Amino acid sequence: MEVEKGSLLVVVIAGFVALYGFLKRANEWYYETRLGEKKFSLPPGDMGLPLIGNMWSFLRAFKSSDPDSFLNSFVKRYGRTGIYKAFMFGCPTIMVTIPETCRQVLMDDEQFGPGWPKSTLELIGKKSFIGISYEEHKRLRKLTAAPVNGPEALSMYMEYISKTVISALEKWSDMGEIEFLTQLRKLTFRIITYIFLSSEGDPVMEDLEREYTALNHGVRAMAVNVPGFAYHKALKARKKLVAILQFVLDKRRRNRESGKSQEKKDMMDSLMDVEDENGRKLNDEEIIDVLIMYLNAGHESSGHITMWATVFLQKNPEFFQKAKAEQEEIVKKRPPTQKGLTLKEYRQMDYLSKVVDETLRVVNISMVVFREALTDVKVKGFIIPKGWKVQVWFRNVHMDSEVHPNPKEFNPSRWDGFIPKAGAYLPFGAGSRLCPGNDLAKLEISIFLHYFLLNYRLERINPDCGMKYLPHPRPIDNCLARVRRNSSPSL
Ligand code: HEM
Repeated sequence: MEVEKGSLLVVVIAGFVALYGFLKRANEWYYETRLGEKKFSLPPGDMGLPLIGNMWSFLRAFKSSDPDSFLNSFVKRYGRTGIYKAFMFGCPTIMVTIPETCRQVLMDDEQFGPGWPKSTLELIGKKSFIGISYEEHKRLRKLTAAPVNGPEALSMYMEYISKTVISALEKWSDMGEIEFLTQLRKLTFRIITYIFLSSEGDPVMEDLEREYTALNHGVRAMAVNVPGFAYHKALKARKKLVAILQFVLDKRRRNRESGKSQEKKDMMDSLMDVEDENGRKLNDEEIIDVLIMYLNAGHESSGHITMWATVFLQKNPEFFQKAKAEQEEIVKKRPPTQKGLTLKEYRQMDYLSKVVDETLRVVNISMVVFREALTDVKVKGFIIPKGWKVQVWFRNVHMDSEVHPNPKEFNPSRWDGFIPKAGAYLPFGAGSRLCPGNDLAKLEISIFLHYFLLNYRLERINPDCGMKYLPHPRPIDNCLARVRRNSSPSL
């Protein structure tokens, strides 16, 4: 009897092992056999279990204290090929992870188009830049990028940004304990809505900002539309955002019809006016999706990076003093008649610029971007099959010790005389989808740090608190802190 029980157990265990082995190979059999001979040229990798693919290990790593363990496990198993096959967000996927392979994908618009997961596309909008055709993207990008970039646009916004930063810092220093990150996100949101929806009042801005927090939590989540899941909450937030922007759009149309003119033209007006070569204007859905995308992209990342740069400086007194001395020097050289910062002074912030570059590298706020192969493409001798998704892992490039020695260390001086080779530094991406807000973002972050360094310091309540890496790296407590005004401010 005992022997029979023992053999049954062995059979059950063997059955489970065989079933697991079968399931482990199922994705590969299903997706690779359709490729015929080409399957032998796929890069190395593993496609996980059916349906969930590698999502379980991805989420496990990004919910632990070591998010890089996800890609490191590929490097350990298959070597540093810089290109691996996987199965992510419900699709067969190729991940590119080193400068050479990332750059090739980013620079080739003929063979790679956008390939964002369903959750991102539904939430940011099918008519936003990640859902429209190549030509439409080119046209709308030209129209919308100019007003946010270039010296003329930047110097126009400097005064508003400075004024907003000065009053926010004053207010926070009177507020006691604050969630520093939450307040910074509100600040950067105020700045981006000023640029895009200048004439709308505070209540509209506050309504919009509240919904964006929920939207963002769903953007990198699995598209599970069931109550309780991040994606479900985010879809609801998107509906509210659309309703608010539709309300603003309708109001503007009514005002135009009744001859009331806007005080100042902003991005919403430009999008309402633009026509293509056949005289077609954008419809409401198109205008709203472009705005939802810009308002989202334009505040989340800048808010987070500003927080991290402040935290890193405060944690490293030597860097703090060096950055502060540079700002004091700039103020000292200023003619007495000049009020406030100028673009020329901003360009003299050599050390601060390194602080921002280093923060962008270490934090990896935009850790990965998504593409799709439009044809079969050869990358580093391997094939990326037509229709497969491609993930470009910036985070891995920035955290690779062969590219940036001692990558986890925050050290602005690593940028002294260092010009990264092509593809080795990609905080804003590259190619035709390079972030159009890169200069604006660096400017806002630097203006904040200028006033902060001169007059304030940050005291975190839980300096050792844990981290969350999704959707973006942040302290669990949203950086609970006090902003203290110095007793002898430099300005
Ligand atoms: C620290 C701040 C920021 C970081 C790290 C960042 C990062 C990025 C990255 C990596 C991309 C490339 C996406 C891709 O290749 O698919 C991107 C695209 C984009 N960013 Fe930013 N961004 C920042 C700030 C901003 C700001 C302030 C704006 C608004 C003015 C903005 C608007 C956009 C838009 C509209 C795109 C899509 C571009 C396209 O597809 O053509 N970003 N950003």
